[in-house]
Amino acid sequence: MDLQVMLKIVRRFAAYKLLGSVFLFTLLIEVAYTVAAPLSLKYLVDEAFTPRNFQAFMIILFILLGGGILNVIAGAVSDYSLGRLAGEVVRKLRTELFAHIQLQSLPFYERYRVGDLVTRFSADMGSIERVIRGSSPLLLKELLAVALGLIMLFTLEWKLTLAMLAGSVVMFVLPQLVQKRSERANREYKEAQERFSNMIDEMAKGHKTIRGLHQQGRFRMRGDNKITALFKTGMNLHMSNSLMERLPLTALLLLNGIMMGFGGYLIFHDAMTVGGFIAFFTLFMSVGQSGSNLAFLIPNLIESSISFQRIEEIMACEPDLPEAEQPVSLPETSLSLRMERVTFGYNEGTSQLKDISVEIEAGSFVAFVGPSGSGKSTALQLLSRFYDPQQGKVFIHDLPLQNISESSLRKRAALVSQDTFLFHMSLRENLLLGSDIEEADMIAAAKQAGIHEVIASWPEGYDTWIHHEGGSLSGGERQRIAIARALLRRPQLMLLDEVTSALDPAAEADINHLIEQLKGSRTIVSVTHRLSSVVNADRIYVFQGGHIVESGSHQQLLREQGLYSSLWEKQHGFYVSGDGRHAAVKGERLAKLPFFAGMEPALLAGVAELFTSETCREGESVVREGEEGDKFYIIVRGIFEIWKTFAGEADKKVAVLQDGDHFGEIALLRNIPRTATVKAAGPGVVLSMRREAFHQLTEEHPQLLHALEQTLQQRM
Ligand SMILES: Nc1ncnc2c1ncn2[C@@H]1O[C@H](COP(=O)(O)OP(=O)(O)OP(=O)(O)O)[C@@H](O)[C@H]1O
Repeated sequence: MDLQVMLKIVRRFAAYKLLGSVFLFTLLIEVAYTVAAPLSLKYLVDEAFTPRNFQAFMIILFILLGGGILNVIAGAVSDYSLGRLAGEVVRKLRTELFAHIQLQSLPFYERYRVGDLVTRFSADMGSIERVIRGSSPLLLKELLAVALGLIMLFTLEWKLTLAMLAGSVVMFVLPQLVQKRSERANREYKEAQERFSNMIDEMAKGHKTIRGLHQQGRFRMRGDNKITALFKTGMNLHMSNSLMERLPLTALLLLNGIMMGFGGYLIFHDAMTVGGFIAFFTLFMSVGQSGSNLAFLIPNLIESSISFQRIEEIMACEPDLPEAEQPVSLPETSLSLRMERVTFGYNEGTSQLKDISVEIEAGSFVAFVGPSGSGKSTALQLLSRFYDPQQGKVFIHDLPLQNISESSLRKRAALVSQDTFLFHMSLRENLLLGSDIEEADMIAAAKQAGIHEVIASWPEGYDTWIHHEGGSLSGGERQRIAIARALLRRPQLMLLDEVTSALDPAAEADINHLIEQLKGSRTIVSVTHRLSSVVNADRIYVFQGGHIVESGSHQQLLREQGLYSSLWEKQHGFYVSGDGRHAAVKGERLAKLPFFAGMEPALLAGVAELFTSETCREGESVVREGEEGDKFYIIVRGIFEIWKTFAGEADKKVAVLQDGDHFGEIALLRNIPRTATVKAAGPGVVLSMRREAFHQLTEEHPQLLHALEQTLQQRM
C-alpha cells in the first residue's frame, strides 16, 4: 500500500476535526475497556477467588459493570460520529469528482469511456466507502487494541511477551511478501470490470447497429471473452486475498505453542501465578485476534487504495480547455467570427485542419461544404470551442475565443449537431432545460423548427417522456427538437451541423426558409453536405482534406468550375417527392456516371426508367458484406457508411457516401458476393436497378455492357 495514498486519505478525514476527535475519543474508551477486561481475571482469581475475598470481588464487579455501561455509551457515540464522518468524506469526494468531470471537455471524454467513469463512481467509490465505514474504524480499533494490549502484556509478564513478539514478527512479514501480488490482482480485476462495463454500454447504445449488421454473434463472443477475463482476474484476486488472510492465522497457531510452553515453564518455576497466566492467555488471545483481524483488513485496504488512486488519476486530469483567468463576456449583438491560420488534429501527429482561415461577418449566413471527412464539422467544433487549435487563433467579435467566458459563449452561441442528445426527462424539460422561458415561447420555437404539430399529435404532447436518449423518435424529429431547443435560447450565433440531413425535402425546405428568416439578426454557420441548402448563403467555404480550397457565393463557385461545381453537378438531376419517399433520375444525370458517359440521351432515358426508389431507415443495411449482389444503387439523399470486416479485428468504417454517390455497380455485371456492408447513417433515399432489368436492356444495346466492363476494369 502506497504511504502517500494513505496520507491523502487521512488528510480527507482531517478536514472534519470535531467529528474526528469525538470518534477517536470514543474509540479509545471502547478499546481500553476491551483490553482491560481480561486483566480483571488476574485480580478476580488472585485477589478475590483464591483468598475468598468477597469485598474485593464486589469492587471488581462494580468496576467491570461501570466500565461496561461507559463502553456501551461510547460505542453508540462512536457509531454516530463515524457514520457522519464517513458520509461527509465520501460525499465530498463524490461531489469533487462529479464537478471535476464536468469541467472536462471532449478530449477527456474521448480518453475515458462511459464504463471507465461509471466504474469509478460505482465500484471504486463503493470500495472506498466500505473501507471508510467498515475497515478503517476497525483498523484503528485493532491497532489501538494491539498497542494497549501489548503494554498490558508487558506489565503482566515481560519475558513471555518478548518471546511472543519475536514469534509474531512472522505474522506481519509473511503477508508483506504477497501484498504486491494482491495489489496487481486488484488493479487487473478493476480494469476487467471497466472493460466489461464499456462493452455493455456499447451494446446498449449500438443495439440497432449490432442487429442491423447482424453482429450479435460477434458481440456474444466479445462478451464471453470479457466475462472469462472477469472470472480469471476475480479468481486470481480471491486467491491472493485468501493467502494474505490465512498466513497470520497459521502464525497464530505457532504463537499459541510458544505461550503454552514458555508460560508453563514460568509457572513451574514460580515466576508467574496461575491467575496471571490466565489473564495473560486471555489478553494474548484478544491481542492475537486483533492482529489477525488487521491481516483480514489488508485486502480491503489494498482494494480501496487502488480505487482511490484511480479516482485521483481522474482528479489529476487538468481541463483541456481551461477558463481564462479574467474571462470576458460576449455582447448581445450579432457576432462576427474569424479563424486565423488554424491547424488542428484530434491526435498528435495528425492534422484534420491545415492552416485554414475563415472570415464570417456579423449577421451573415455562411456554409461549410465539401466531401465527407474533409474537416467541416471539426471547424465548427473549434468555433464553438469544444477543442482549441494547435496553431492559429479563433475570434468571436474580435475577442480571442480562449478569453471568452464559457457561460457567455454557451449563452450566445448554440451548436446544433448531428448527434442530438435528449435526456431521460419529459420533452418539455428537454426543451427548457431548467430555463424560465414562457410556454408560448417554447411553442413558438417548436413551430419554427416544424415540430410543434408532431408533438401536439402525441397523447401526452410536451409532457411525453423521452426514453433511451430519444431513440424511439425518428432522426428528423430529434433534429427538429434540437433546432427548437437552440432557437428558444435566442442565441446570436447558430452553428448548425448537418441539421437537415435527416429531414424529408419538405421539412428541409422549411428549415432552409427559417435560416433565411433568421439571417441578418443572427450569425449562422451551417455545415452541410446538401448543396441545395446553401445556394442563398452569403459565403460558402469549400473544404477538402482539411484545407479550404474554394470560397465565394453559390454563383461565383459554380463559375469557378472547381470542386464545388462538380459536387453540385453530382447532386443534381434527381426528382424527389416532397415527403422524400419517391425519387427518379434524369437521363442527363446518368450520363455523368463514368460507365454511361457518351451514351445517347434516348438510351439513357430508357436506363433511367429501370430505377426504382427505396427509402432506408437510420442504421439499415442496404447491402451486406458476403451477400449476393444483384442491384446497383445511386444515393439520392442521405449519408451512407461503408463498413468492412477485417480478420481478427472489429469492423471498420472505411468510407462515407452521400447525395449523388453510387455503389454496387459490379452487381450489374456479375453475381459476386458484396465486398462491404453499406449502412444508412440516417434516413435516406436511393435509386436501385436490378441486374436482370439491366440485362434486358444490354441485350438490345450490347455497347452498354462493354462500357461498364471497361469502367470497372479501370477501377479495379
Ligand atoms: N473525435 C475524433 N477523433 C479523431 N478523429 C476524428 C474525430 N472526429 C472526426 N475525426 C476525423 O477528422 C476528419 C474530419 O472529420 P469531420 O467530421 O470534421 O469531417 P466532415 O467534413 O464534417 O465530414 P462528415 O460530413 O462526414 O462529418 C475525419 O477524417 C474524421 O474521421
